Amino acid sequence: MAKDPVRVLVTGAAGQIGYALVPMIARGIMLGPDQPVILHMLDIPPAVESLNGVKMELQDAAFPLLKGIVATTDVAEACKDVNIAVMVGGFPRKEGMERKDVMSKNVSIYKAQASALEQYAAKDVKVLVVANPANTNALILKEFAPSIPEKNITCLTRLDHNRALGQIAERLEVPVSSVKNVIIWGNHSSSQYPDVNHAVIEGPDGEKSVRSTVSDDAWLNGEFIKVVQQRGAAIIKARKLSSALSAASSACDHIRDWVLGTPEGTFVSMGVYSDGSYNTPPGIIFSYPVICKNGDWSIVQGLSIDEFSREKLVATAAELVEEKEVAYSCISE
Ligand SMILES: NC(=O)C1=CN([C@@H]2O[C@H](COP(=O)(O)OP(=O)(O)OC[C@H]3O[C@@H](n4cnc5c(N)ncnc54)[C@H](O)[C@@H]3O)[C@@H](O)[C@H]2O)C=CC1
Ligand SMILES: O=C([O-])CC(=O)C(=O)O
Repeated sequence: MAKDPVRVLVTGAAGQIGYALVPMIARGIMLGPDQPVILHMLDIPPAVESLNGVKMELQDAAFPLLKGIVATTDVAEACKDVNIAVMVGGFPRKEGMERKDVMSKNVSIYKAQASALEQYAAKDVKVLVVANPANTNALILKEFAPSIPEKNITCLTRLDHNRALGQIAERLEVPVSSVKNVIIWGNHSSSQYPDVNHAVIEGPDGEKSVRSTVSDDAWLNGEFIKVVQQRGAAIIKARKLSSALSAASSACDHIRDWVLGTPEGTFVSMGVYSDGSYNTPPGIIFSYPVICKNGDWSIVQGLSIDEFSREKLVATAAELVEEKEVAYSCISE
């Protein structure tokens, strides 16, 4: 029997990530090749013509799984009954700006959209915040949508995770699909800590540790970390626009794994509401290693954290605590 359609909201749908993301959703890349979808696309009035153009193109592409399109500038209409919400809308970082610079512009957007989701979305809506500062926008959304379970509000660090997999694969000249269990800890910012201490490469003779196979601690503790932390800025420098196709693809990976589960023995990185695991401060949205099963994520527990890693975790957590304070000061202004 055919499945009922799932309603997926994409905010900022007329923007560059939106333009890459909506066809992926309509093709079944996010929720599977047998899952019909109804796309809800929200943008703001200055983008309405462009949004309608995206709607026309979706019709023209004749996606078999796409059972309906809602394209609107009305937040309530956009949020109505949605099961998945991918929050991409916002003000993007420009060359030379830190993610913090875009904070005040985005905090007010996320406060308003939290209320709309709370009022109009399905009660068990799963929310993924992509727009920067992603962790703190997700925190604001959580605070202003108290009836949405806090486990249902997450932010995207899967792009950083995938970037780390890509760097290791390139260095070892192995397919990226054979590398797994890297971890992005903390903030989706240049303070994030890409950790390979538990990462492995799958080969014909079983799993091998990434650290011992790379066998170059100076690179793993230096250049590798820096490249992953700075990859967003490098893309902006190269394209004069921030990452879009990789962000869209990683957003699909995030939701797909959350809804359909992570493969046995594999963990991925997600920004989730901190419960104090690994001695990180509670009350912030922090990226952890997680596994997903039956539509729920759980933080992988019991991984060893060496002194080098501990310092990096403390630093990225401190940045998030500070961002939280700045965000709250923007709200009260
Ligand atoms: N977490 C991550 O890994 C990544 C996050 N990003 C972030 O994603 C966001 C989107 O990036 P792009 O698509 O490149 O930007 P963009 O500027 O091309 O698109 C943003 C869209 O959001 C719309 N928008 C603005 N305010 C809105 C509101 N209140 N409600 C609905 N829509 C609204 C704009 O009109 C625009 O169409 C940015 O914040 C960017 O920094 C980008 C790459 C990776
Ligand atoms: O760096 C940016 O502003 C865009 C982004 O979040 C990324 O590419 O990771």
